[in-house]
Amino acid sequence: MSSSISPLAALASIITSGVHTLESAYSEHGVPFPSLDEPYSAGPLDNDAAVTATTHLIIAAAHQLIATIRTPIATIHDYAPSMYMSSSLGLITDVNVPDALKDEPAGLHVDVIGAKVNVDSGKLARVLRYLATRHVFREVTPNVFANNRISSVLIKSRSFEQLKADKSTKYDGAIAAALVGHQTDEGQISNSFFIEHLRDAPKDVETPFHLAFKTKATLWEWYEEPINRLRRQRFANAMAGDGERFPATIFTGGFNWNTLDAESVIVDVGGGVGSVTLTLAKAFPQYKYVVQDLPEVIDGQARTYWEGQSPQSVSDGTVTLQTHNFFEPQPVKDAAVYFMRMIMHNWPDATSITILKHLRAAAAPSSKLVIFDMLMLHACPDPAGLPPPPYPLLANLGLPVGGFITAIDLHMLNLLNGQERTVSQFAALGEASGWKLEGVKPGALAALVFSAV
Ligand SMILES: C[S@@+](CC[C@H](N)C(=O)[O-])C[C@H]1O[C@@H](n2cnc3c(N)ncnc32)[C@H](O)[C@@H]1O
Repeated sequence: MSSSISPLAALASIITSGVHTLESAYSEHGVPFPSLDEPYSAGPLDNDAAVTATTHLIIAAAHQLIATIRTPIATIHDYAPSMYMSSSLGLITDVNVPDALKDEPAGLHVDVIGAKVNVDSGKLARVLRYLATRHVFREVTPNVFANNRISSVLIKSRSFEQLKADKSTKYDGAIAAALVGHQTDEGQISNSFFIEHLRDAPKDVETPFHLAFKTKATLWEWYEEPINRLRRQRFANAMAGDGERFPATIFTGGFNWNTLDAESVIVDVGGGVGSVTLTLAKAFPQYKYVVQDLPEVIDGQARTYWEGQSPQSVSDGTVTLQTHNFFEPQPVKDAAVYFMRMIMHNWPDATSITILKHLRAAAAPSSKLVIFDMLMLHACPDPAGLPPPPYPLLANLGLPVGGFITAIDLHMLNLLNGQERTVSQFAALGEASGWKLEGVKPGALAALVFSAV
């Protein structure tokens, strides 16, 4: 697409008009736009679809503007050492720095922080300054650091003293911290074998993770090993957090649940702790739900999760927690709906087809399959992609949309030999396993609805 307006002016204009739209939306709600300097607190427009769309345009334009005006070598100098962002976030999360600063709005001197978290204060100052320079934490006065809007989301749910006393429950209810822990521990360790794996690894070594941890087990089998219990718990907490990060409407509106008969059975296959089921069971309490996962997940975090969130759903039989390996025949026959959130992207095509065939074999002719997953989007114009964005933005909206999808795609490659897929790739998985793609509801996670054929 071409335009008489220069790319720089077009990008600046997207930013200016977007900022105007945001300020108007906040002023209509009588609240100021949240300050980067203040800890995060939930606001009325956090999940507002129009605000999110405007925010995406501004971020895409701002990022493209930086890429346009910055010298190429400066951009390379920024991107190439980005592993220090992972390391820095990993360290401060692991040693509980945001928690140490939780009740310190004026900040603490790094000597005090270092003593509290048991890290050399001279080195910690450099890590915190790296982060503060990238808007995570605030350097209030030289060497005095405070939480800001971004660092504060890494505060865990236990007090600093409890976190130090008992590491086994460190990540319970700590959504963002658990995600950082997963990505910067098993993710980053595997990533150090990423180049070697893609370039040199024998074909029977499935992923960089397998090279890094010298294992033949899948990530899930590895998590089941007793030595990885804390990592498995952390991962489950991160996924439970995803249930809260993605708006409930993705799940409640992704399929026309109201068309089902009362008491229909809905199966959450590979459901983790069952956070999507919790959302659905709150919205549609007339149905029966089964959350299935591997034994350690069901008998561990899933039971604890439901005891905390909605014990009566389990005691009155609305929700059943069931151990099931989805590579074995599906025990719940003729369910109204089998659904999976962020399962298909964990597996390569052949394995995904096996999972889907087990569901098809258990399904009734009327059963539906609903897959909630991200859709891969090309960076170039694509009739199957997003509606064309304003000139001169990338067709997948760059950083805020395509950036997230492509990062998770590489994370899948790194740990699982999985991948994010386009709509036609999902349709092909369905065709190979007896499911016909009937409809796609796009969104932060798409809902792909299949019927049995
Ligand atoms: C990315 S998580 C998604 C969890 C859940 N669907 C959600 O969105 O919160 C993948 C889940 O698949 C489960 N899983 C892996 N292999 C499995 C298997 N063979 N059978 C059943 N569940 C499995 C894992 O334990 C994990 O909970």
